Amino acid sequence: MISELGYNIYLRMITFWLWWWEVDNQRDELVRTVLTISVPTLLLLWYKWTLSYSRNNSIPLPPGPYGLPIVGYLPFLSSNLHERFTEMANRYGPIFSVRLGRKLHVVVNSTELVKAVARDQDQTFSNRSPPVTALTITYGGNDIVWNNNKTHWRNMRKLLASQVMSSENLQACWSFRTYEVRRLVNEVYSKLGTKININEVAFNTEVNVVTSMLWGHSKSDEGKDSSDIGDGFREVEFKIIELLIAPNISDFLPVLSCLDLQGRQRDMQKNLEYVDKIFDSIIQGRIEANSTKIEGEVNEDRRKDFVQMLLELKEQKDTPTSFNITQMKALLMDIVVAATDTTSTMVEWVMAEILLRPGVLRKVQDELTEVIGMNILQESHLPRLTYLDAVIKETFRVHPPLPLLIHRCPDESCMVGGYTIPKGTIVYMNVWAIHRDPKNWANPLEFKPERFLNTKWDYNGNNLKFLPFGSGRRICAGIPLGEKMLMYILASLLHSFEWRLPEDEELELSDQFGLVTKKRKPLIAIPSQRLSDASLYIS
Ligand code: HEM
Repeated sequence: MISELGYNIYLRMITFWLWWWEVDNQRDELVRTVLTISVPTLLLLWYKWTLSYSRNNSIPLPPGPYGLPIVGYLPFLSSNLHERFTEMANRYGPIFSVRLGRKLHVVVNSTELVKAVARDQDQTFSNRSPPVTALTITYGGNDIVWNNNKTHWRNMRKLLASQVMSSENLQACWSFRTYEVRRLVNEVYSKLGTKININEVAFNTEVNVVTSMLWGHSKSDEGKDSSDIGDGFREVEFKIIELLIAPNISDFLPVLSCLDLQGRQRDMQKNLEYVDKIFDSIIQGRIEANSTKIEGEVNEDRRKDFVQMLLELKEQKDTPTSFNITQMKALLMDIVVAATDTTSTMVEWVMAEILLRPGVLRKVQDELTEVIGMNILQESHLPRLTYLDAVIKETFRVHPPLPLLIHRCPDESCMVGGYTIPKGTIVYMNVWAIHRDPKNWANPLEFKPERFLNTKWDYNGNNLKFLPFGSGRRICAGIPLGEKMLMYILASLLHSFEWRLPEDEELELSDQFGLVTKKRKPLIAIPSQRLSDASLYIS
């Protein structure tokens, strides 16, 4: 291990050395000049900072590895950060610190320490420290996920909870979900016997449901759904999520951020422009349509979509929730991005776990047959699918899609587990480690849905052994929709079709760390008809 590490450092130094002397273009020339000036300066600052920090703080920082000057521990981290952090917790203890560039990062790995952060000092830890790319894609952090202005954040969360996620609104939107899930069944039926990318079909369904809730679902004159935002969107969203987590020198050494040395900010800006065009056309189209309606007509709509509701709210004077069009777009961005990749990733993980285990598949299908018979699945069946629910929860336990949640950042220095956490530290809660800790779960590496059958478990983050949606005031703001759609899509795929793996594919369950941690190899499966009555597929 140590020799491998040494070899890696050696290789990196050689590559850097060669590059340093063989620079042959203007851009690299510039980087070399910048580094020549900034490295000694930063070294000096780092030395002074370390000296003054140890003088001023008698309570130590959490233990952790030493790193190199300037870059800290960055060169020694592997790409699967959740696994690396869990290994480090085994070595340094349940709380450890690691300096990455200029920034101190602290990782907490036990339920007791998560309680100290997300419960006992939830208010102190309620900030985020957004990466540069997050600020770019959210119009400067004007959204919910990355916002640190407590008043704006609270108002936006309230809006989302009361207008989109309320049980009343979710009930009113049932027809959107039914329409899209039926569309999914039709589409898969039209491809019987061929290879299907499970993530892709689940993503398209979720994005259509969410966008119909946001800006309506009426067939346009050209016969196209107004909710369709184009085939390219999935690709763009994947790029957005990849860039949000990609290591960026601008984050680790903020003094260099204006140079955007790796071009990450520029790449994110391109994605923003793509999505912004869509949002602009929807919002401007709606403003124009509203202006041609006679007064009162809009207000008589039985159920307003979110865009309409926001536009009306924006016009109201004397309301505590004031916002502009940019903030409105940031909110739409949050909802679309937060809702889709998470849900489709989980559909893929659950299907993979089930297809790997014929015993689990049989029990899921028996339950589906008992509850639904050989009829069309309705949303009202979902609460009775208790075994499928347990399978989903067990999958969330072993594959939490956000294994380190979204980092928090204290707005003042504080103490956790007997150590100092300075203001501005980036704090991760390692859910992946907690979900696999033998202190919390018997035989944690065994896939056993039964553990969720007889005890009451929910996603509200109250039981800190199980927190796939987070905990505390920054807990996921979309749990009711996420939970519902996950069940609905999975139940439909498993009730309507038998699935087998292509002969040339071997199913394995390795993951690839990201803001949303996916299956390393996409799940491809082949459907066949399960219900004898073919008319059930084309309604
Ligand atoms: C399976 C589906 C989903 C999963 C696994 C998931 C998971 C998460 C997690 C782990 C967080 C971070 C929590 C923390 O930092 O403590 C989060 C935040 C968030 N999620 Fe979700 N989510 C899902 C679906 C949704 C949906 C459907 C929406 C909205 C329509 C949504 C909106 C948000 C928002 C706005 C935040 C930021 C909350 C804040 O910072 O205050 N999510 N989600």
